[in-house]
This record gives sequence, structure tokens and C-alpha cells, in this order.
Amino acid sequence: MADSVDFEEASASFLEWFTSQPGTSFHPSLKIVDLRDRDAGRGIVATADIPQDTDLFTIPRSSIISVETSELARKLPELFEDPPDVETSRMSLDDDSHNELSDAPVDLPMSWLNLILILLYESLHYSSSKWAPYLSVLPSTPSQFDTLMFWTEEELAELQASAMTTKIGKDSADSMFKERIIPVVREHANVFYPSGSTPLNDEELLQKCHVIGSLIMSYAFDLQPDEDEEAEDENEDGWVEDQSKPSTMGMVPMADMLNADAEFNAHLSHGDDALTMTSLREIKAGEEVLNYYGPLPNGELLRRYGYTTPKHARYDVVEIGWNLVKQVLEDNEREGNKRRQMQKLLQKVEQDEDMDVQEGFQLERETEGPNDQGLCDSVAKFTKFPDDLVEVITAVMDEMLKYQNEGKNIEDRTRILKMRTLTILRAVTRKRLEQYATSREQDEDMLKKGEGSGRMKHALTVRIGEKLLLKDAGEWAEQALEKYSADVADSSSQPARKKQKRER
Ligand SMILES: C[S@@+](CC[C@H](N)C(=O)[O-])C[C@H]1O[C@@H](n2cnc3c(N)ncnc32)[C@H](O)[C@@H]1O
Repeated sequence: MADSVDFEEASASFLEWFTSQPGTSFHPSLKIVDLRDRDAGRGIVATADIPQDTDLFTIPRSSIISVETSELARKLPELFEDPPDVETSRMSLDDDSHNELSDAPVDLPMSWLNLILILLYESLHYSSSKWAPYLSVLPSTPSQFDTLMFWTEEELAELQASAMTTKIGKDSADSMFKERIIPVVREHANVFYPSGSTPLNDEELLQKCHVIGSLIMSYAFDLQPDEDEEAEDENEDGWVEDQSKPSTMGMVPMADMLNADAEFNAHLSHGDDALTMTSLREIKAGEEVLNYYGPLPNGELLRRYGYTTPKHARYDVVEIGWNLVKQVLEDNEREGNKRRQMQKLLQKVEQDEDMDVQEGFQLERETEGPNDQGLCDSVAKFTKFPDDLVEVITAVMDEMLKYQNEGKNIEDRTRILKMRTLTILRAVTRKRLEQYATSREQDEDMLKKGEGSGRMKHALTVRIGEKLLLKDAGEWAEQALEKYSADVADSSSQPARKKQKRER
């Protein structure tokens, strides 16, 4: 960690460089601050009250690091030309491509690969780069990242049964860099390396690619040509989600000095010549200016950005694998013939392409996005199990009912089916909870005692969030079962009362 003097000096040089760029502006009531005491690196705070709808800072497009401004793109334009099939030129993309580095790195879109090459070039030419004061405040070594890509096996184990451990994709990132980046650098070594410098060996280059890939994941912006085009990317609340579409990507100085949360107070708009950060509501003196990275669960926030916050817990999710659901359904049938019938049914379900059960299922709460001032008005609540999970369990239980010839009439069968489906759903939440090595209460205790490193704290936050969601889902199934049994008891007692009346 740089000492405070170096840190402050780097911030001051960066601010001086930024404000000296033609077309920039920086509000006088803002300050770049050192937030390392709470593991948040640099951030920007207001030094006096700032009214709503104030321009906080402006970044001309000429100051952004992107294909449009890059010296590398001028020297080797052929690397950045749109090939006939834009998405498949330098990599193989499937239909379901994401522009997230560690999800499926072999599917990285052109915008990522382009920016990796550009940043490699700029960092190898650091001393002559026009962005040097900006580059010096960006993380440049693995130790400066807390994203999951850089966690040790031991640290990852602290995520316990969270599905995040399966989404890091370090090996496929390695292959992608080896196939798509390193050969390009080797082929154009005379351009990538300043004359007289020693080229990096493959291992060093690979390490650098990982650092730059992670930098892009947590700092880069998806650059929209203008606000109209940006509107295409808006979600139903009107908020543009960070990096949601493969287009041009760029490093936007100052905009990426803002930290972020699920409730925020600033928004970046993309104009023709410049990008402008504006306050969404009044920002009080001393308050941090915050951006928004989208409705991400804490696990995903940790994977992409290396931190967690209490406010992001509203978007937490739990993934339920098909094997677990299958196990619960099988275990529900103890008697030999019934169990064999269940196993047959489960095999049939697995072959049914429409059900697509191998994909698994995702539990989440119902929640509205932030309002136009960046605040969340409503409480996130668990209100239902995912339709695809309910559908598959209902289908299987229905077949079992037919096999056992249960239920005298339609109402009877519907009632039994509903109760059994809810019982299985409740059992699924319990079984999923058992996959975590510790209880939520133990985790909360550890968090309270402040045990472990910063990374341990984030792992605890992720697993507590997932366990809490499973608890909520289990309680929801329990309450639905109780309510349904009470309704059934109530309705079945009605005819009996009428009968009694007539007899009197
Ligand atoms: C775009 S940068 C923001 C500036 C960054 N703090 C810095 O020092 O360069 C994104 C990174 O900032 C950190 N960050 C952002 N929001 C945060 C928050 N609410 N709490 C802690 N760290 C945060 C994470 O490390 C994230 O990957």
C-alpha cells in the first residue's frame, strides 16, 4: 500500500492533470479522498452542500482511453477494424455472450479485447503516455484487487456453497489471453514495446493481461454514442446498467474515481462530445458521491468489483442445482416401487428439452429498482419460487399422483398437488442450507466479532445473504402451506355445517 503522502500526491497530480485537459470541469465543492481505512480506496466527497441536478464534473470524449483516442489504434488500425462478422473475428462467441471477464472469458466481445490491447500499450509506454497521471491512480498489480479472480483457494473456500465459486473462470481467461492477446503483442512487439525496452516473457504478459482484464471489469464504462442510443440499454426503471452491452468500452478518468452502491446520488450521461456526472439529489457536505453498478447481488459485486455492501443484499440470489432438487424428490419416496417410479420420472424430465433442468434455478426477492433520485423506496421481499422450479416439481408430483391413483376428484387432486409441491419446495431450501458448512447465526457472530481479513468479511457477507434468502424462502413455503391447509380445512368444514343446519 502506498503511504499517505504518495497516495495524496498521486491524487493531487491526477486532479491537476484532469483539470488541465481541454473541456474538463470539476465542481469546486468536491474532493478526492483517501478511504482506505474502510477498504474503499479513493473516492470523492462533497466539501459543501451540492444541490440536485448540478454538474459535478465533465469528461470530454478526447480524454477517455478508447479506440477513438488510442495511439495504438492509429499505429495498428487493422487490429481494430470491424471485421465482416464483428463478434466472431478475434474470438468465438456464442449467442449468449456476456461482456464480463470471468463468466465466460472465451466469449469476450471485441470491445473488451480492444481495450485490453490499448491498456497494455499505454502501460508499456507509461512514461510517454498522455494518461500517465491517470494511470498512476489505477490499480496495476494483483495485490490491489479483491475481485474473486485473485483470491487463493483457501479464501474462496470461505464462500462455502455459494455458486460464485464456480463463476470465476480463471483458466478460461488464461486460454483466452494466450490465444487472443499474447500472439498479437508478440507479432507487433516493435509497436507494443518502446525501443530499447526488454519484452515481457509470456508469464509476465499473462499476469499483466489478468490485471488489465480485472481493471476493465471494475473500472471501464460502456461508451454510448449519445443519450438516445443509451436509452436502448435502459432497464424498466430507466437506469442504464453498467457494461450491459458489447459496444465501445473506455476508461473514463474521474468518473471511475467514484465508488458505488445500490443507493447512489450521481449519474453519468453520455453527450456527443463529453460525458457529464450529475447529482441526482442534494449531496450534503461530507457525503460521498456514489455511482451505480446495477442491481447486483453481493456475490456478483464481489466477483466483478471486489467488495460487498449491506444495500446490495436486496438483490442477493441463491442458485439451486438440479441434482439437489432431484435428490429431494427421490428422498421423498421411501417405498421401493414408488422410488423407482420417481427415478423413471426424473430421467424423463432430464430428457425433456423444454424443461432444461440442467441449467438449475435461481431464488431471488421481488424488488423494485432505484427511483430517479437513486433511492430504493420499497423493501425487497421473497414472494415466490421461480416458475421453472415450481413447474418441474408440480409436473413430477402430478405424475406420481396419477401413478398412485390418489385424489378422488379434481379439487382433491389439485389440493394434494399444491401441498406436496410446497412441501418439496420447503425441503429444497432446507437441503440447500445444509450445503453450507456453518449456520447463518455462526456467520453473523463471526462478522460481529470482526474475525478474519477484509476478504473474509466479504465472504461472510455473501454467505449470510444467501442463507438469509434461503431462510426467507423456506418460511414463505411454510406459511403458504399453513395458509393452504387452513383454507382447505375451512372449505371442507362448510358442507358439514350446512348439513347440520338442515338436520336440526
Ligand atoms: C471504479 S473504481 C472506484 C474508485 C476506487 N475506489 C479507487 O480507489 O480507484 C471501483 C472500485 O472501487 C471499489 N469500490 C467501489 N465502491 C465501493 C464501495 N461502496 N465500498 C468499497 N469499495 C468500493 C472497489 O474496489 C471497486 O472495484
